[in-house]
Amino acid sequence: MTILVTGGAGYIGSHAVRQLLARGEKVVVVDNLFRGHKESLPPEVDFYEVDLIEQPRLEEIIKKHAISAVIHFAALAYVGESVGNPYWYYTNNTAGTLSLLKAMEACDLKKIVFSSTCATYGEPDDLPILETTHQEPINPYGWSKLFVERFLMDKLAEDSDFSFTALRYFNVAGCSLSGEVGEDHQPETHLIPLVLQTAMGQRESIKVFGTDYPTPDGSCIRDYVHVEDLCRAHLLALDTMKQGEGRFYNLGIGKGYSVKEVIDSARRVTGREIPVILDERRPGDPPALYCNADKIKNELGWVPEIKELDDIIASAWSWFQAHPEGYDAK
Ligand SMILES: NC(=O)c1ccc[n+]([C@@H]2O[C@H](COP(=O)([O-])OP(=O)(O)OC[C@H]3O[C@@H](n4cnc5c(N)ncnc54)[C@H](O)[C@@H]3O)[C@@H](O)[C@H]2O)c1
Ligand SMILES: O=c1ccn([C@@H]2O[C@H](COP(=O)(O)OP(=O)(O)O[C@H]3O[C@H](CO)[C@@H](O)[C@H](O)[C@H]3O)[C@@H](O)[C@H]2O)c(=O)[nH]1
Repeated sequence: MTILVTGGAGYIGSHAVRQLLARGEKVVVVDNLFRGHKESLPPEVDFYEVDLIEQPRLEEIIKKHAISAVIHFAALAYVGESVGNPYWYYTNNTAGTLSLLKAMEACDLKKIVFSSTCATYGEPDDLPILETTHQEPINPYGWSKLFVERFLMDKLAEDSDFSFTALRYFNVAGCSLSGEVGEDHQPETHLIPLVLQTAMGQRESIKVFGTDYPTPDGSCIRDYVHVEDLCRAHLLALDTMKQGEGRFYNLGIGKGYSVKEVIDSARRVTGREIPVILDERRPGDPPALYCNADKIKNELGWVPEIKELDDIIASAWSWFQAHPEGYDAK
Protein backbone atom coordinates (compact mmCIF):
# COMPACT_ATOMS: atom_id res chain seq x y z
CA MET A 1 0.00 0.00 0.00
CA THR A 2 1.07 3.59 -0.45
CA ILE A 3 -0.04 5.73 2.44
CA LEU A 4 -0.27 9.52 2.35
CA VAL A 5 0.74 10.96 5.73
CA THR A 6 -0.18 14.60 6.18
CA GLY A 7 1.85 16.36 8.86
CA GLY A 8 4.39 13.52 8.59
CA ALA A 9 7.27 15.85 9.46
CA GLY A 10 5.70 16.70 12.81
CA TYR A 11 6.13 15.04 16.19
CA ILE A 12 3.53 12.25 15.97
CA GLY A 13 3.63 12.00 12.17
CA SER A 14 7.36 11.33 12.09
CA HIS A 15 6.94 8.42 14.52
CA ALA A 16 4.07 7.01 12.44
CA VAL A 17 6.15 7.28 9.25
CA ARG A 18 8.87 5.08 10.84
CA GLN A 19 6.33 2.45 11.83
CA LEU A 20 4.76 2.39 8.38
CA LEU A 21 8.15 2.00 6.71
CA ALA A 22 9.17 -0.70 9.20
CA ARG A 23 6.31 -2.89 8.06
CA GLY A 24 7.01 -2.34 4.40
CA GLU A 25 4.48 0.31 3.36
CA LYS A 26 5.37 3.02 0.86
CA VAL A 27 5.00 6.45 2.44
CA VAL A 28 4.31 9.84 0.90
CA VAL A 29 4.44 12.84 3.23
CA VAL A 30 2.75 16.20 2.76
CA ASP A 31 3.72 18.89 5.26
CA ASN A 32 3.99 22.68 4.96
CA LEU A 33 6.90 22.57 7.47
CA PHE A 34 5.30 25.35 9.49
CA ARG A 35 5.94 23.25 12.59
CA GLY A 36 7.59 20.19 11.10
CA HIS A 37 11.19 19.11 10.50
CA LYS A 38 12.29 17.78 7.17
CA GLU A 39 15.29 16.26 9.00
CA SER A 40 12.94 13.87 10.80
CA LEU A 41 12.09 12.14 7.51
CA PRO A 42 14.19 9.27 6.15
CA PRO A 43 15.31 9.44 2.49
CA GLU A 44 12.98 6.67 1.28
CA VAL A 45 9.95 8.87 1.94
CA ASP A 46 8.54 10.95 -0.92
CA PHE A 47 8.17 14.38 0.62
CA TYR A 48 6.14 17.36 -0.62
CA GLU A 49 6.21 20.75 1.01
CA VAL A 50 2.55 21.48 0.42
CA ASP A 51 -0.21 23.09 2.48
CA LEU A 52 -3.52 21.30 3.00
CA ILE A 53 -5.36 24.18 1.40
CA GLU A 54 -3.59 23.51 -1.95
CA GLN A 55 -6.23 21.09 -3.19
CA PRO A 56 -4.98 20.77 -6.81
CA ARG A 57 -1.46 19.90 -5.58
CA LEU A 58 -2.91 17.28 -3.24
CA GLU A 59 -4.84 15.74 -6.14
CA GLU A 60 -1.67 15.56 -8.25
CA ILE A 61 0.20 13.82 -5.43
CA ILE A 62 -2.61 11.35 -4.70
CA LYS A 63 -2.84 10.40 -8.38
CA LYS A 64 0.90 10.27 -9.00
CA HIS A 65 1.50 7.84 -6.12
CA ALA A 66 -1.76 5.87 -6.40
CA ILE A 67 -2.43 6.48 -2.71
CA SER A 68 -4.59 3.85 -1.01
CA ALA A 69 -5.27 5.57 2.34
CA VAL A 70 -4.55 8.79 4.21
CA ILE A 71 -3.37 9.27 7.78
CA HIS A 72 -4.15 12.88 8.51
CA PHE A 73 -2.02 14.44 11.26
CA ALA A 74 -1.50 17.93 9.80
CA ALA A 75 -2.98 20.56 12.09
CA LEU A 76 -2.23 23.39 14.46
CA ALA A 77 -2.43 21.81 17.89
CA TYR A 78 -1.96 24.30 20.73
CA VAL A 79 -4.96 24.87 22.96
CA GLY A 80 -3.71 28.24 24.30
CA GLU A 81 -2.77 29.55 20.84
CA SER A 82 -6.21 28.64 19.50
CA VAL A 83 -7.91 30.84 22.10
CA GLY A 84 -5.90 33.84 20.90
CA ASN A 85 -6.28 33.09 17.18
CA PRO A 86 -9.46 31.15 16.43
CA TYR A 87 -9.62 32.22 12.77
CA TRP A 88 -6.29 30.58 12.13
CA TYR A 89 -7.37 27.30 13.76
CA TYR A 90 -10.64 27.02 11.87
CA THR A 91 -8.92 27.89 8.59
CA ASN A 92 -6.00 25.55 9.00
CA ASN A 93 -7.63 22.62 10.77
CA THR A 94 -11.22 22.65 9.57
CA ALA A 95 -11.00 24.25 6.11
CA GLY A 96 -7.62 22.55 5.53
CA THR A 97 -9.16 19.15 6.21
CA LEU A 98 -12.12 19.87 3.94
CA SER A 99 -9.64 20.71 1.18
CA LEU A 100 -7.86 17.37 1.74
CA LEU A 101 -11.18 15.49 1.71
CA LYS A 102 -12.22 17.26 -1.48
CA ALA A 103 -8.92 16.25 -3.12
CA MET A 104 -9.49 12.66 -1.96
CA GLU A 105 -13.01 12.72 -3.41
CA ALA A 106 -11.72 13.97 -6.76
CA CYS A 107 -9.30 11.01 -6.84
CA ASP A 108 -11.81 8.42 -5.62
CA LEU A 109 -9.72 7.87 -2.49
CA LYS A 110 -12.02 6.85 0.35
CA LYS A 111 -10.03 5.87 3.43
CA ILE A 112 -8.81 8.24 6.12
CA VAL A 113 -7.54 8.00 9.68
CA PHE A 114 -8.07 11.36 11.37
CA SER A 115 -6.24 12.79 14.40
CA SER A 116 -8.97 14.00 16.68
CA THR A 117 -8.52 14.98 20.28
CA CYS A 118 -9.88 14.72 23.79
CA ALA A 119 -10.20 18.52 23.56
CA THR A 120 -13.49 17.79 21.73
CA TYR A 121 -14.98 16.72 25.08
CA GLY A 122 -14.54 20.11 26.75
CA GLU A 123 -15.20 19.79 30.47
CA PRO A 124 -16.88 16.39 30.81
CA ASP A 125 -19.35 15.81 33.65
CA ASP A 126 -18.12 12.27 34.24
CA LEU A 127 -14.70 10.65 34.22
CA PRO A 128 -13.23 8.52 32.74
CA ILE A 129 -14.32 9.77 29.33
CA LEU A 130 -16.10 7.30 27.04
CA GLU A 131 -16.56 7.71 23.30
CA THR A 132 -20.22 8.41 24.05
CA THR A 133 -19.43 11.22 26.51
CA HIS A 134 -21.03 14.51 25.42
CA GLN A 135 -18.68 16.59 23.25
CA GLU A 136 -18.68 20.33 23.86
CA PRO A 137 -15.23 21.86 23.46
CA ILE A 138 -14.16 24.86 25.51
CA ASN A 139 -11.54 26.14 23.07
CA PRO A 140 -11.36 26.81 19.29
CA TYR A 141 -8.81 24.02 18.81
CA GLY A 142 -11.32 21.45 20.09
CA TRP A 143 -14.10 22.90 17.94
CA SER A 144 -11.88 22.95 14.85
CA LYS A 145 -11.48 19.17 15.27
CA LEU A 146 -15.08 18.43 16.29
CA PHE A 147 -16.33 20.11 13.11
CA VAL A 148 -14.16 17.69 11.13
CA GLU A 149 -15.61 14.72 13.05
CA ARG A 150 -19.09 16.00 12.16
CA PHE A 151 -18.15 16.45 8.52
CA LEU A 152 -16.74 12.91 8.33
CA MET A 153 -20.10 11.55 9.48
CA ASP A 154 -21.94 13.69 6.92
CA LYS A 155 -19.56 12.55 4.20
CA LEU A 156 -20.19 8.91 5.14
CA ALA A 157 -23.95 9.51 4.99
CA GLU A 158 -23.51 10.87 1.48
CA ASP A 159 -21.07 8.20 0.23
CA SER A 160 -21.47 4.67 1.54
CA ASP A 161 -18.08 3.62 0.07
CA PHE A 162 -16.25 6.11 2.27
CA SER A 163 -14.57 4.97 5.51
CA PHE A 164 -12.92 6.80 8.36
CA THR A 165 -11.47 6.23 11.79
CA ALA A 166 -11.23 9.26 14.09
CA LEU A 167 -8.80 8.68 16.94
CA ARG A 168 -9.36 10.99 19.88
CA TYR A 169 -5.88 11.27 21.34
CA PHE A 170 -5.33 12.20 24.92
CA ASN A 171 -1.89 13.71 25.72
CA VAL A 172 0.76 12.24 23.48
CA ALA A 173 4.19 12.07 25.06
CA GLY A 174 7.59 10.38 24.95
CA CYS A 175 9.94 9.71 22.06
CA SER A 176 10.91 6.73 19.89
CA LEU A 177 12.71 4.06 21.89
CA SER A 178 15.24 3.70 19.02
CA GLY A 179 16.13 7.39 19.44
CA GLU A 180 15.57 7.99 15.69
CA VAL A 181 12.87 10.61 16.09
CA GLY A 182 11.64 12.74 18.95
CA GLU A 183 9.73 15.81 20.00
CA ASP A 184 10.85 19.22 18.80
CA HIS A 185 8.06 21.77 18.78
CA GLN A 186 8.86 25.43 18.03
CA PRO A 187 7.58 27.09 20.10
CA GLU A 188 7.36 24.37 22.74
CA THR A 189 4.25 24.64 24.88
CA HIS A 190 3.77 21.02 26.01
CA LEU A 191 4.31 20.19 29.64
CA ILE A 192 6.72 17.23 29.46
CA PRO A 193 9.24 18.77 27.01
CA LEU A 194 9.23 22.01 29.02
CA VAL A 195 9.80 20.14 32.26
CA LEU A 196 12.72 18.24 30.70
CA GLN A 197 14.22 21.43 29.26
CA THR A 198 14.08 22.78 32.80
CA ALA A 199 15.83 19.65 34.07
CA MET A 200 18.55 20.22 31.45
CA GLY A 201 19.04 23.80 32.64
CA GLN A 202 17.75 25.32 29.38
CA ARG A 203 14.91 26.96 31.30
CA GLU A 204 15.08 28.38 34.80
CA SER A 205 11.78 26.93 35.97
CA ILE A 206 8.53 25.31 34.95
CA LYS A 207 5.25 27.12 35.54
CA VAL A 208 2.30 25.18 36.92
CA PHE A 209 -0.69 26.74 35.15
CA GLY A 210 -3.39 26.82 37.81
CA THR A 211 -3.29 25.53 41.36
CA ASP A 212 -6.96 25.95 42.27
CA TYR A 213 -8.57 23.41 39.96
CA PRO A 214 -11.05 20.98 41.56
CA THR A 215 -8.45 18.18 41.55
CA PRO A 216 -6.68 16.52 44.52
CA ASP A 217 -3.56 18.74 44.29
CA GLY A 218 -5.20 21.70 42.50
CA SER A 219 -3.30 21.26 39.21
CA CYS A 220 -4.74 19.93 35.91
CA ILE A 221 -5.00 16.22 35.25
CA ARG A 222 -4.21 14.64 31.87
CA ASP A 223 -3.86 11.13 30.42
CA TYR A 224 -0.37 10.68 28.90
CA VAL A 225 0.02 8.04 26.18
CA HIS A 226 3.35 7.04 24.60
CA VAL A 227 3.72 8.24 21.01
CA GLU A 228 4.77 4.80 19.69
CA ASP A 229 1.78 3.07 21.28
CA LEU A 230 -0.45 5.77 19.83
CA CYS A 231 1.02 5.33 16.34
CA ARG A 232 0.48 1.57 16.46
CA ALA A 233 -3.24 2.25 16.81
CA HIS A 234 -3.16 3.97 13.41
CA LEU A 235 -1.79 0.84 11.77
CA LEU A 236 -4.52 -1.24 13.42
CA ALA A 237 -7.09 1.28 12.22
CA LEU A 238 -5.82 1.05 8.65
CA ASP A 239 -5.79 -2.76 8.70
CA THR A 240 -9.33 -3.07 9.99
CA MET A 241 -11.08 -0.28 8.13
CA LYS A 242 -14.30 -1.35 6.42
CA GLN A 243 -16.03 0.33 3.50
CA GLY A 244 -19.02 2.35 4.65
CA GLU A 245 -17.91 2.49 8.27
CA GLY A 246 -17.01 5.45 10.47
CA ARG A 247 -15.39 4.78 13.84
CA PHE A 248 -14.38 6.85 16.84
CA TYR A 249 -11.92 5.70 19.48
CA ASN A 250 -10.38 7.22 22.58
CA LEU A 251 -6.61 6.76 22.73
CA GLY A 252 -5.10 7.14 26.14
CA ILE A 253 -3.70 4.99 28.91
CA GLY A 254 -6.79 5.49 31.03
CA LYS A 255 -5.03 7.03 34.01
CA GLY A 256 -4.77 10.70 34.87
CA TYR A 257 -1.70 12.48 36.25
CA SER A 258 -1.66 16.00 37.59
CA VAL A 259 0.85 18.62 36.43
CA LYS A 260 2.56 18.33 39.81
CA GLU A 261 2.77 14.53 39.49
CA VAL A 262 4.36 14.91 36.04
CA ILE A 263 7.00 17.20 37.50
CA ASP A 264 7.67 14.74 40.35
CA SER A 265 8.01 11.90 37.84
CA ALA A 266 10.51 13.96 35.83
CA ARG A 267 12.50 14.60 39.02
CA ARG A 268 12.66 10.83 39.65
CA VAL A 269 13.63 10.00 36.07
CA THR A 270 16.23 12.71 35.58
CA GLY A 271 17.59 12.95 39.11
CA ARG A 272 17.74 16.72 38.51
CA GLU A 273 16.28 19.66 40.34
CA ILE A 274 13.27 21.13 38.61
CA PRO A 275 12.33 24.54 40.02
CA VAL A 276 8.62 25.31 39.88
CA ILE A 277 6.64 28.56 39.74
CA LEU A 278 2.98 28.36 40.70
CA ASP A 279 1.12 30.44 38.13
CA GLU A 280 -2.36 31.46 36.93
CA ARG A 281 -4.62 29.13 34.94
CA ARG A 282 -4.00 28.99 31.17
CA PRO A 283 -7.13 29.96 29.18
CA GLY A 284 -8.93 27.04 27.53
CA ASP A 285 -7.63 24.30 29.86
CA PRO A 286 -10.19 21.84 31.27
CA PRO A 287 -9.41 20.66 34.83
CA ALA A 288 -9.24 16.90 34.19
CA LEU A 289 -9.21 14.66 31.11
CA TYR A 290 -8.61 10.94 31.16
CA CYS A 291 -10.29 8.17 29.26
CA ASN A 292 -11.63 4.70 29.17
CA ALA A 293 -9.92 3.18 26.10
CA ASP A 294 -11.65 -0.22 26.28
CA LYS A 295 -13.40 0.28 22.95
CA ILE A 296 -10.19 0.33 20.88
CA LYS A 297 -8.70 -2.43 23.03
CA ASN A 298 -11.73 -4.69 22.51
CA GLU A 299 -12.48 -3.89 18.88
CA LEU A 300 -9.00 -3.45 17.40
CA GLY A 301 -6.86 -5.32 19.92
CA TRP A 302 -4.82 -2.21 20.78
CA VAL A 303 -2.54 -2.83 23.75
CA PRO A 304 -0.33 0.01 25.00
CA GLU A 305 3.12 -1.32 25.86
CA ILE A 306 4.33 1.62 27.94
CA LYS A 307 1.93 2.23 30.79
CA GLU A 308 4.02 3.96 33.46
CA LEU A 309 4.46 7.72 33.33
CA ASP A 310 8.10 7.36 34.45
CA ASP A 311 8.80 5.17 31.40
CA ILE A 312 7.14 7.62 29.03
CA ILE A 313 9.19 10.47 30.49
CA ALA A 314 12.38 8.36 30.42
CA SER A 315 11.98 7.83 26.65
CA ALA A 316 11.65 11.58 26.16
CA TRP A 317 14.59 12.26 28.48
CA SER A 318 16.88 10.01 26.37
CA TRP A 319 15.96 11.92 23.23
CA PHE A 320 16.26 15.36 24.80
CA GLN A 321 19.69 14.53 26.17
CA ALA A 322 20.88 13.26 22.77
CA HIS A 323 19.30 16.25 20.96
CA PRO A 324 19.47 19.21 23.34
CA GLU A 325 18.81 21.65 20.48
CA GLY A 326 16.23 19.40 18.76
CA TYR A 327 16.62 18.67 15.05
CA ASP A 328 18.36 22.01 14.37
CA ALA A 329 21.56 20.79 15.96
CA LYS A 330 22.18 18.24 13.18
N1 LIG B 1 0.53 16.13 20.65
C1 LIG B 1 -0.60 15.79 21.27
O1 LIG B 1 -0.62 15.56 22.49
C2 LIG B 1 -1.89 15.66 20.50
C3 LIG B 1 -3.05 15.31 21.21
C4 LIG B 1 -4.26 15.22 20.52
C5 LIG B 1 -4.29 15.38 19.14
N2 LIG B 1 -3.15 15.71 18.49
C6 LIG B 1 -3.23 15.87 17.03
O2 LIG B 1 -2.21 15.08 16.43
C7 LIG B 1 -1.76 15.69 15.23
C8 LIG B 1 -0.25 15.81 15.25
O3 LIG B 1 0.15 16.57 16.37
P1 LIG B 1 1.69 16.84 16.71
O4 LIG B 1 1.79 16.98 18.18
O5 LIG B 1 2.53 15.86 15.99
O6 LIG B 1 1.86 18.29 16.09
P2 LIG B 1 3.06 18.86 15.20
O7 LIG B 1 2.86 20.32 15.13
O8 LIG B 1 4.36 18.33 15.65
O9 LIG B 1 2.75 18.21 13.77
C9 LIG B 1 1.80 18.74 12.89
C10 LIG B 1 2.44 18.82 11.51
O10 LIG B 1 1.47 19.28 10.59
C11 LIG B 1 2.05 20.28 9.76
N3 LIG B 1 0.96 21.13 9.32
C12 LIG B 1 0.16 21.92 10.10
N4 LIG B 1 -0.74 22.53 9.34
C13 LIG B 1 -0.52 22.15 8.06
C14 LIG B 1 -1.12 22.47 6.82
N5 LIG B 1 -2.13 23.34 6.74
N6 LIG B 1 -0.64 21.89 5.70
C15 LIG B 1 0.40 21.02 5.76
N7 LIG B 1 1.02 20.69 6.90
C16 LIG B 1 0.57 21.26 8.04
C17 LIG B 1 3.09 20.97 10.63
O11 LIG B 1 4.10 21.60 9.90
C18 LIG B 1 3.62 19.81 11.47
O12 LIG B 1 4.72 19.18 10.86
C19 LIG B 1 -2.50 17.03 15.15
O13 LIG B 1 -3.61 16.86 14.30
C20 LIG B 1 -2.96 17.28 16.57
O14 LIG B 1 -4.12 18.07 16.62
C21 LIG B 1 -1.96 15.86 19.12
O1 LIG C 1 4.38 25.11 31.09
C1 LIG C 1 3.35 24.44 31.25
C2 LIG C 1 2.72 23.75 30.18
C3 LIG C 1 1.54 23.07 30.44
N1 LIG C 1 1.02 23.04 31.67
C4 LIG C 1 -0.21 22.29 31.93
O2 LIG C 1 0.03 20.94 31.62
C5 LIG C 1 -1.14 20.32 31.11
C6 LIG C 1 -0.83 19.71 29.76
O3 LIG C 1 -0.57 20.78 28.86
P1 LIG C 1 0.03 20.55 27.40
O4 LIG C 1 1.19 19.64 27.47
O5 LIG C 1 0.20 21.89 26.78
O6 LIG C 1 -1.12 19.72 26.67
P2 LIG C 1 -2.65 20.09 26.43
O7 LIG C 1 -2.94 21.53 26.53
O8 LIG C 1 -3.45 19.18 27.32
O9 LIG C 1 -2.82 19.76 24.89
C7 LIG C 1 -2.22 18.61 24.29
O10 LIG C 1 -3.09 17.56 24.49
C8 LIG C 1 -4.35 17.77 23.89
C9 LIG C 1 -5.21 16.67 24.36
O11 LIG C 1 -5.40 16.88 25.77
C10 LIG C 1 -4.15 17.86 22.40
O12 LIG C 1 -5.37 17.94 21.74
C11 LIG C 1 -3.23 18.99 22.06
O13 LIG C 1 -2.98 18.96 20.67
C12 LIG C 1 -1.96 18.84 22.81
O14 LIG C 1 -1.18 20.00 22.62
C13 LIG C 1 -2.20 21.43 31.01
O15 LIG C 1 -3.00 21.36 32.15
C14 LIG C 1 -1.38 22.73 31.08
O16 LIG C 1 -2.06 23.79 31.68
C15 LIG C 1 1.63 23.70 32.73
O17 LIG C 1 1.15 23.68 33.85
N2 LIG C 1 2.79 24.38 32.48
